[in-house]
Amino acid sequence: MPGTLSKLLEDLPVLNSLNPLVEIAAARLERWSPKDTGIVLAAAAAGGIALGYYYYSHLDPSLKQILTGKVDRGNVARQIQEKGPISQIYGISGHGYMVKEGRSYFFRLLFKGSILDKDNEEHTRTRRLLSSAFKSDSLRAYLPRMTSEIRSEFDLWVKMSQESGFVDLELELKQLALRFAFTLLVGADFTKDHSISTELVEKYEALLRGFIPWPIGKWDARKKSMEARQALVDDVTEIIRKRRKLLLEGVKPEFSDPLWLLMTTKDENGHSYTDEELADECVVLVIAGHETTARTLAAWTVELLRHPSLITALRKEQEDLVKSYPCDADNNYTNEHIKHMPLLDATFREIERMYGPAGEISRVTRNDITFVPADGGKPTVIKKGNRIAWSVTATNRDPAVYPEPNAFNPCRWLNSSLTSSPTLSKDQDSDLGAVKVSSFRLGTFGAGHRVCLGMQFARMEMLLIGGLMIKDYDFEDVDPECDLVEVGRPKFGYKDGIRVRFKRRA
Ligand code: HEM
Repeated sequence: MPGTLSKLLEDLPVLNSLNPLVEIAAARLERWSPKDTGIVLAAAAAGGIALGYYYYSHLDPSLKQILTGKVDRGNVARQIQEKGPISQIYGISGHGYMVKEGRSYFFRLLFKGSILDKDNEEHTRTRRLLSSAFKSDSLRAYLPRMTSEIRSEFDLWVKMSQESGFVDLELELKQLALRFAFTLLVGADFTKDHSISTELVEKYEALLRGFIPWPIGKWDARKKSMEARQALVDDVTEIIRKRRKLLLEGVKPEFSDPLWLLMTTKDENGHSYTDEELADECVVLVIAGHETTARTLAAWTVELLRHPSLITALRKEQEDLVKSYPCDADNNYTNEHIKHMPLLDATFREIERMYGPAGEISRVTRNDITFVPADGGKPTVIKKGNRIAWSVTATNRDPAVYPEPNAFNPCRWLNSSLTSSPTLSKDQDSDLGAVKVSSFRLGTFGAGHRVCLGMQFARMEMLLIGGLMIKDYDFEDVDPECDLVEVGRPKFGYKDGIRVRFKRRA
């Protein structure tokens, strides 16, 4: 037995340095006496460490991900593809279908009264009402406001970078997306009433803390989250009331934004939102659009830092663009510019494909569904009312659609074979974006009748931020050795942020 033990331990590389201890322990075990207890225990502990290491290095990659906190989307996609189109959730890779009825209680409360809490005709009606603010004509009108917000934030980044030697783009892009959402969707004005806007943001952050609470104190965090949500909705209701008063006084809005539009939109029966309903909806729009956009932009920055030659190509595209299309009177981009950035657009598509913020999307089945696998395997019955999780990660990295799915290759979007069928739902008429692919093949924004309502808004926002950043600013990694790996703990994102020197181009 001692011989077998030392042979097993010899095979484990980590124990090479402990071998002398093992040898002594093995020898002593053959001539056992109570005074050898210490050395045997030490050897047993060393053996335990070795076995732990051995199992760790042969561990299921998904479990390893959980232990290290690192995100490995390529592995998640491969696992799901190997398991087949439908597989049950076992809690580790978290994909396939799971048996759980309806939406969680917390989410129902959080999204109460909004589009996310509605089904069937009620959902269709709300969606029709909301979509008026996200059609291409409406989007075009938001460009001046968006540009002015971006420029103020970029100026701040240059200043911060001069003062501290760097700026953390992960943090700042989150701030920028937040500023966008608060300015355009809930009517905050950071340039005029900064402290009120900051107060709104603080309430929103308290609301978010209930989303992924620690198991201890979970209910308290959720209660506080709900209170913050109500406080935020009350504030937004007040903003809407003030705006209505201005409208009655005949004051024209300085900029167009979705909130102004939704205040006056009516459905086909002449119904419009009450102020409270609209406030509820707008807070949900902020939740749906803020983190998602910020995370996509952060992943975009990381890939650009990894591919400096891409920055050069994108810069050339922007320079050619301003030669071909004149800017507006304030030297800002117009809709024509946004429509003619194929490489930048392709770069964002590739980021969306590889790093979509939602790993899976859920639906509840309306009927029992019998799924028969194409390979003739055993049919699976999914009961009516079960929640199904569709894996966006696996869809977006399906090698049958995307050769070399784990390689970052924006040029695949310049290839006409991916332009097969439209990605827009009926209520989205935007002409943004050069490339179209079926949303069931690129699941980042969902698909079908619940496809992301803010998709074109988000894409315009990202193209505008990306275009202006590339055209007018230089940004370089402060620490080129840092490998910028995505982590899922203690936050979703990059462990040390994305630190860059940010300056205006000469
Ligand atoms: C990169 C940014 C974004 C991503 C990746 C994203 C992704 C998604 C996804 C995956 C869904 C679920 C779709 C489904 O169930 O099929 C969704 C729904 C939704 N998103 Fe987005 N989103 C983004 C930005 C935005 C923005 C900026 C807004 C609002 C201004 C927004 C508003 C919505 C709304 C209202 C829904 C619910 C639609 C419905 O239930 O009918 N999203 N989004």
